[in-house]
Amino acid sequence: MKMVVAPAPSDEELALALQAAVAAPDHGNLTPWRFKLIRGENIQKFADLGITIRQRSDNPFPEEKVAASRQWLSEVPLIIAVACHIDYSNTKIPESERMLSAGCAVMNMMNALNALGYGTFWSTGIATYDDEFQAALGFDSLDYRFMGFLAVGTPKVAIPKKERKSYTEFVEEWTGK
Ligand SMILES: Cc1cc2nc3c(=O)[nH]c(=O)nc-3n(C[C@H](O)[C@H](O)[C@H](O)COP(=O)(O)O)c2cc1C
Repeated sequence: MKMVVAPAPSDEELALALQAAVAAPDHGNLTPWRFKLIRGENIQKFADLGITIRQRSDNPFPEEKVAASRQWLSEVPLIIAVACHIDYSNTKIPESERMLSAGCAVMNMMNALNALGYGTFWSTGIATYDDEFQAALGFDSLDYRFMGFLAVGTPKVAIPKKERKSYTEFVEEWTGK
């Protein structure tokens, strides 16, 4: 649910969701997930930073996309920026597994927030893949893989029921033949 508004989860609810994140499967106990909480007036700073960097890039947004992004973020009460930490001291667990683990942590957190009645939206938009943006959020690209940000809040409208593909399209029996 992209369109979320105040109220954000309480500190107690947020603590529950963040603790759920830490229960993600984690090969080698590397705890690769990292989160930055961005709230209140800092969301405006986040929007300004991301949009400024995006507009300086070789792929700037058209003006209406700038306005739409600003409008969206002006209503979001909580952003959780997410990253995977690369611990170079461990050479056994491949980066792909660390990224998967961090992704599982994010999903655990989303499930917990959704169960508490909040809406969440995982985005890699605006300036997510720009080094300067990542570094400004505290996730320099040498030590972290920035994975985007979650918008969290109360759904602005009732979450519509969405038709999903049948799982049978993605499952088959393996018999060893
Ligand atoms: C890592 C990741 C990044 C995403 N980035 C975007 C994005 O930048 N913009 C977007 O519209 N959806 C993005 N999505 C998809 C949305 O989070 C969401 O899954 C999609 O809108 C479908 O909604 P649903 O999950 O409720 O079916 C991303 C999903 C993932 C897992």
